[in-house]
Amino acid sequence: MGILLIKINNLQIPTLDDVDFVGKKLLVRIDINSPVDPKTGELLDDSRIKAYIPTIKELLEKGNSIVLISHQGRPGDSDFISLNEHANLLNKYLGFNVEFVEDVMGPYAREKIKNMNKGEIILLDNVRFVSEELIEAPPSQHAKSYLVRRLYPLFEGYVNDAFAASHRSQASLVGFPMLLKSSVGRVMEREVSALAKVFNPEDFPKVFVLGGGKVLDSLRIIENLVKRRLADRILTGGLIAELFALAKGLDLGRENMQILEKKGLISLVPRARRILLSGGPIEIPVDFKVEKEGGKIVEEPSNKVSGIIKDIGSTTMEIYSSFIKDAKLIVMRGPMGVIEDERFRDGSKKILENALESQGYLIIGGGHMISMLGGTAEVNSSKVHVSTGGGALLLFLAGETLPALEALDISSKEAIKK
Ligand SMILES: Nc1ncnc2c1ncn2[C@@H]1O[C@H](COP(=O)(O)OP(=O)(O)OP(=O)(O)O)[C@@H](O)[C@H]1O
Ligand SMILES: O=C(O)[C@H](O)COP(=O)(O)O
Repeated sequence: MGILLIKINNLQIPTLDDVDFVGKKLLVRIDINSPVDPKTGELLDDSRIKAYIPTIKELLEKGNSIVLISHQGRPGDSDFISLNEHANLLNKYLGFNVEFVEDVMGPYAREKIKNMNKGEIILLDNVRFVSEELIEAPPSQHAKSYLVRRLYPLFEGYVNDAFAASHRSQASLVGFPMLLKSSVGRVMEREVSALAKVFNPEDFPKVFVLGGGKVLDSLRIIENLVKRRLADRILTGGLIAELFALAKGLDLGRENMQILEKKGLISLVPRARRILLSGGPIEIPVDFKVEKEGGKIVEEPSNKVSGIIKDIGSTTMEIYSSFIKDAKLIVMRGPMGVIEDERFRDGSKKILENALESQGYLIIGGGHMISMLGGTAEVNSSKVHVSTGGGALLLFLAGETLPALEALDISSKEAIKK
């Protein structure tokens, strides 16, 4: 045991082949955070849920009983929901009963966990219902949190398979490995080894297509890419494009300014400007598809925007597609527009189609863009890596050490004490 270790940035992390997780009660951190339709509350994509079936089956076949723990959304957002629907989908794909426990660390959840029999599986509710989970803190601090102290004594081991959340230093990701024997699961192992194989910093040109709504994360990612000169071009869409348009001095009109203000994004303009001044190869849309008062949809040039920005315009689609066509490596995360609305899917659809047709290798991440693939069955896996990660994927590619992986490294070195 302890022979096969995956090395990431000089971290040594045990896989399931290195630990004796047989007939044990295990806590398994997965990331089944999925895009949610803001109108109906339904899940728009279940690829993250499907991705965990092999890890779960393997652990159950080894006679373990397992408790799954995951987050979904962030407080205040429309996708901050319970994991009830996720449990139904896990049931469907596993073909047997996953018990959904509508609690995270209270007496009900702990009693359920204590009384589990071998081969049983439980999904706890959204771990972000516990406010401590949202604190970004070092592993040693999270090891002392209520969440970790209440749950860890019930388990004999911890598996972290949440690659997509590994850029967060949150309790369920970094606290448990300090107290329990730990390993990565198969999803994390597959991601890390596949990305190491396909991401060659020497490939040229490398085009990153970054959109979506997590602007602060995207900014951090772009800062890293620019600092390490990893990107030849960064094509922006979504809210991150609006931020860079402002940083370039464009007037996006009163309504978009109000939206950005409400999301607290205006204060990020100086950071975006610094990236531009340092020579960051950032491209912004030359036109946008906007929704005008009364619901009329038109395309407007970026320097004459008056409606609410909802997608990139058709000239931008053409320009971005030509960059993508010539790329050797394309990394794509976050949609170009508000794809939940059928009328604003064209930008993301066109960019994705072009990336799939290009000769370059495509790495695609983030729940929303993946939902546009419509099932990965037809994707040519020798040319495309579909990642379960979004922000984590990009930070990993940009060479950042991810806290959850670091915690597993510390855990393996301290294993002797456990
Ligand atoms: N111009 C825009 N204005 C407002 N919202 C936008 C705009 N463009 C995209 N979005 C929103 O961005 C959201 C997706 O962004 P997000 O950053 O969550 O992407 P993601 O790749 O799914 O991320 P992850 O999987 O890492 O959570 C969608 O809900 C979409 O409506
Ligand atoms: O979708 C993601 O990128 C992960 O699930 C992490 O979610 P977060 O950005 O809300 O921490």
